[in-house]
Amino acid sequence: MKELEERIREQGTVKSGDVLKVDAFLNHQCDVELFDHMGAAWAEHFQGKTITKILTIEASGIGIACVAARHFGNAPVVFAKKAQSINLDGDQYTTTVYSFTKQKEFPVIVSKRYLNEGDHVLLIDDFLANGKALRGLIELCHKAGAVVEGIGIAVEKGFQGGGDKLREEGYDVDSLAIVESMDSQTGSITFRA
Ligand SMILES: O=P(O)(O)OC[C@H]1O[C@H](OP(=O)(O)OP(=O)(O)O)[C@H](O)[C@@H]1O
Ligand SMILES: O=c1[nH]c(=O)c2nc[nH]c2[nH]1
Repeated sequence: MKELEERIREQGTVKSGDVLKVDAFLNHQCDVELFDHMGAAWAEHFQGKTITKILTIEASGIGIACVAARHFGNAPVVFAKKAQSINLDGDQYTTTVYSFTKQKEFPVIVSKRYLNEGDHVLLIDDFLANGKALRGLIELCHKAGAVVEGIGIAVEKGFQGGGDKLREEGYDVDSLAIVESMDSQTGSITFRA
């Protein structure tokens, strides 16, 4: 998606440790019009698939998933929580995920009320790096007996390999910008053609 690539070139910065900082528009300050265009692009890609639910993971996926849902018939958006809470009651599907930016393991929890057998799920997230977050969400879907229909990602860091492994396994991964390489010394960013 050219618009997203241009924003990354204009406002993204490359940090050491394979971190791309895009918090001016994607995951701190949020450009809702851009999110809307991203939702439209996923709707076009996943056209013809029945999506009964959108599943994401807190925190950064939530806003993007909610705006994208407007392009999927207002499908309910469920976000997996990364901490137990007195607000989480009843039976839960749980797993653990290593967080790329926080560099520690988190529980990943969805109430059994909100993910069901028979659900056709679109997974949405802001970033795909090693694929840990998506693996966690896929595991929760399998536990629930839900079908993963596709995966919509804003920015994939292709050089970290998580996305290509999922594609090899047959998942339909639609990443709107795939960074093939980036350099924190020069600030250069190359996108997959
Ligand atoms: O493919 P992976 O290696 O799993 O990396 C991608 C994940 O990393 C980030 O989550 P993180 O927990 O770092 O930050 P967040 O709380 O801002 O979403 C991002 O939001 C993705 O969920
Ligand atoms: O803001 C972010 N930048 C990144 O490079 C990244 N990788 C995973 N999650 C990420 N979030």
